Amino acid sequence: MDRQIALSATRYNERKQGQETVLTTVIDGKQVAASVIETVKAATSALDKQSGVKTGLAVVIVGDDPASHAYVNSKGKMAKECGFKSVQHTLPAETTQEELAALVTALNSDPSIHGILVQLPLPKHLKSELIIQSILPEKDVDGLHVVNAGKLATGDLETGLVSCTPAGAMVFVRRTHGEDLSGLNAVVIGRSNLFGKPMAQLLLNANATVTIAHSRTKDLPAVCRNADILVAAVGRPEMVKSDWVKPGATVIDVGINRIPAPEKGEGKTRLVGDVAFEDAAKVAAVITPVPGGVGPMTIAMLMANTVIAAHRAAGQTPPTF
Ligand SMILES: Nc1nc(=O)c2c([nH]1)NC[C@@H]1CN(c3ccc(C(=O)N[C@@H](CCC(=O)O)C(=O)O)cc3)C=[N+]21
Repeated sequence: MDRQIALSATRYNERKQGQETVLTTVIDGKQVAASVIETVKAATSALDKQSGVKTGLAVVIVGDDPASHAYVNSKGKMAKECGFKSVQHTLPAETTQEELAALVTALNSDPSIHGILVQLPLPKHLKSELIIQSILPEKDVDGLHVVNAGKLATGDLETGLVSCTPAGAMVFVRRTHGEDLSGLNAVVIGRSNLFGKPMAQLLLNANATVTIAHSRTKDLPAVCRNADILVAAVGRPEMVKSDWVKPGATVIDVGINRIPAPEKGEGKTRLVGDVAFEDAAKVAAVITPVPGGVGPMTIAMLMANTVIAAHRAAGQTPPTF
C-alpha cells in the first residue's frame, strides 16, 4: 500500500502482508487539530486587518453538569487562542424555555457574534429542538439547524455550515485519501442527525459509495468488511473488532465511552472508542485513536466554522479546511 498521507501520525504494528512489510498509521488528532487551529488564527487576524471584523463566538451552557462545563471551558480557551471575541453564558438549571429563547434572540441580532453554540444536552424541561431551530442558520456553528442540514443534503457546502464532528472526521479522510473518493466504499455505523447522517452526506458528496449501517442492519460485520473507509459512531465500547475491518481500510472512531478501569484503581474509568483499537489496528492501514482522535478535531472545527461564518458575514471568502 503506497498511499500518500498528508497528516500527523505515528506508524506502528509492523507486520507481513504477503511479501510486503506493512505498518499501521495512527492519526494524531491533536496535531491535525493544531494545524486546523493555525489556519483559523491566520484567517482571524487577516479578516480583522482587511475588514476590521473581530470574529465572535458565544457558547451557552445551562445547568451544572461537570462534563459539559469541562467541554465548554476548553471551547472558550481555544476561542481565545484563535483571537476570537469569546463570550460564555452560563444559565442556571432552572432557566425557562422563554429565558433561553430570549438569549438566543439577543445573540442572533448581535453583530459582534458570528457563531452561537448551545451546549447539549439541555436539562430535560427544555425543548432543545426548538432552541436549536431558533438560532440563525448563518450563526449555527454546530450545523444542527434544518437549513444547514438541508444545504448539506443538497450539496451546498458554499453557504451552509457542517456539524463539527463529521467535518473533523472528513478532514482525516481528505488527508488520507484526497478530495475525490470515487470508487471507494464507505460504511458509517450510526444514523444520528448529529453525526451519522451528515457524515454519510459528506462522504457521498466526495463521490464515495456510502452505506449507513445501524442497530437493525443484518450481519453488520460483513457490511463493515466491505468498507475502504469505516466510520464508527454507535456508542458501544470497543464493538468493532479486527474481523469487521477490511485489510488496508481506514478506520475512524467517533465513539467516546467511559468504561470501568479497575487496573487503574478502585472506581477509576478510562475512555475508549467504538473500535477495539489494538485488535482493529492489526488489520487497518489507517486508524484514529480515542482519546486523541476525532475529539480534538470537534473543537477545532467549531473554531473553523466560526471564522467561516465571520468571513461570510463580512462578504469575504472564507478559508478551506
Ligand atoms: N452543542 C454541542 N456541540 C458539541 O459539539 C457538543 C455538545 N453540544 N455537547 C457535548 C459534545 C461532546 N463534545 C466533545 C468535544 C471534544 C471532545 C474531546 O476533545 N475529547 C478528548 C478527550 C477528552 C477527555 O479526556 O474527556 C479526546 O477525544 O481526545 C469530546 C467531546 C462536543 N459536544
